[in-house]
Amino acid sequence: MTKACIEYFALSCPYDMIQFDDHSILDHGQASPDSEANGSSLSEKKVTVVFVLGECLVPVYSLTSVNNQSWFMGYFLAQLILCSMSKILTDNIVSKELVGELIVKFVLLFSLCGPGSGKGTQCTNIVEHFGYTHLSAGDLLRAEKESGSENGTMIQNMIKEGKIVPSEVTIKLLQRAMQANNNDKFLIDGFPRNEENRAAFESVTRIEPEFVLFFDCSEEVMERRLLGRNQGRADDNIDTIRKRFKVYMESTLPVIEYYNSKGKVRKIDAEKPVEEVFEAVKSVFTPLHEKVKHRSNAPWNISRYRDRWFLWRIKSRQVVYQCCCLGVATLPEISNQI
Ligand SMILES: Nc1ncnc2c1ncn2[C@@H]1O[C@H](COP(=O)(O)OP(=O)(O)OP(=O)(O)O)[C@@H](O)[C@H]1O
Ligand SMILES: Nc1ccn([C@H]2C[C@H](O)[C@@H](COP(=O)(O)O)O2)c(=O)n1
Repeated sequence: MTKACIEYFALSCPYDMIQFDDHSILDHGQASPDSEANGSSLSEKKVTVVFVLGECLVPVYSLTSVNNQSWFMGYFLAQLILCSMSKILTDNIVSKELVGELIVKFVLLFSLCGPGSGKGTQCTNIVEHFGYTHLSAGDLLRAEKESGSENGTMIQNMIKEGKIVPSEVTIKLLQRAMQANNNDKFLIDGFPRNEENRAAFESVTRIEPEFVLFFDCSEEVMERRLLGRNQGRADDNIDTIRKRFKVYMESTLPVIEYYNSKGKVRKIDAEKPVEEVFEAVKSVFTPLHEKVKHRSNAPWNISRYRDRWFLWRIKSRQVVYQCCCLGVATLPEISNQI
């Protein structure tokens, strides 16, 4: 007798890992044939490990004659594959296919404020207090320039002119840094600096920030702080500072307005002393921190894929990782397996 069971195990992976060929992109219906129609019995279940590619499934591993513990077997297999692939995966940048999971997995915040408003200073405090990984787009670009990369000269010139480096360069650096880090909470500072940055990041990663910090500070105060910073930065001179302010007003403010229209901006008076600014920052972060703690306690996530239920679990903190089950199971059956 055949009874409905879970046949398919899905494993998400970065888009770049997928090798497309004629038969690699399967329609879900093809990928998950009805077991009764196949005449297969429980003892001959076929377990297929697939990549989830948006709406498509790409089989990467398939095994027949799994015993009636097929669910657990497939689960186990997927784990093994994950382990063996983890090296390759971690060498790859975060990319499109982190997508759905990332929206749930990562807490992403942007800090979008004027040059010298104190965002770097506050980000350091946020890291210490709330355990975020701070990624400064400006720092990443400066490090890239120092590394002797082929983009070094272009980055140097753009920074010197107070201009914004093309998104593909900055996003790649951000992706690499996120990928290399085990944390699932990122605070990205100085990004997106313009509409191009924002649109490109969202289209590549499909991640939206939980909220956007905006440190409100007058140009006069920002200018004074930048001129007094004394860190030997090539752009801390009055000419470049003025250019940066101009770019900020013309290109970054519209991005802040965009997020504001989505209710995501958290505005903080940044003209106060560092400690007072941080008190205001804390009051913004604390509720989110509580929410995230609660979220990460949930062992399983059950979702609906087309007309089927599947469940998945965040397993590793590096890429995407958890297998989920797709197939002929109904929700109560899946629930019984948990
Ligand atoms: N609330 C504050 N009050 C007084 N000085 C501050 C305050 N916050 C930061 N500073 C000082 O102002 C200078 C600029 O701060 P910081 O580097 O954090 O700015 P930033 O917004 O990250 O600048 P950039 O965009 O150029 O990287 C630093 O010397 C810092 O010590
Ligand atoms: N998304 C970004 C962020 C930074 N840059 C360049 C241009 C900035 O003037 C410079 C310094 O950045 P900061 O340290 O002030 O955040 O880096 C960019 O082109 N794109």
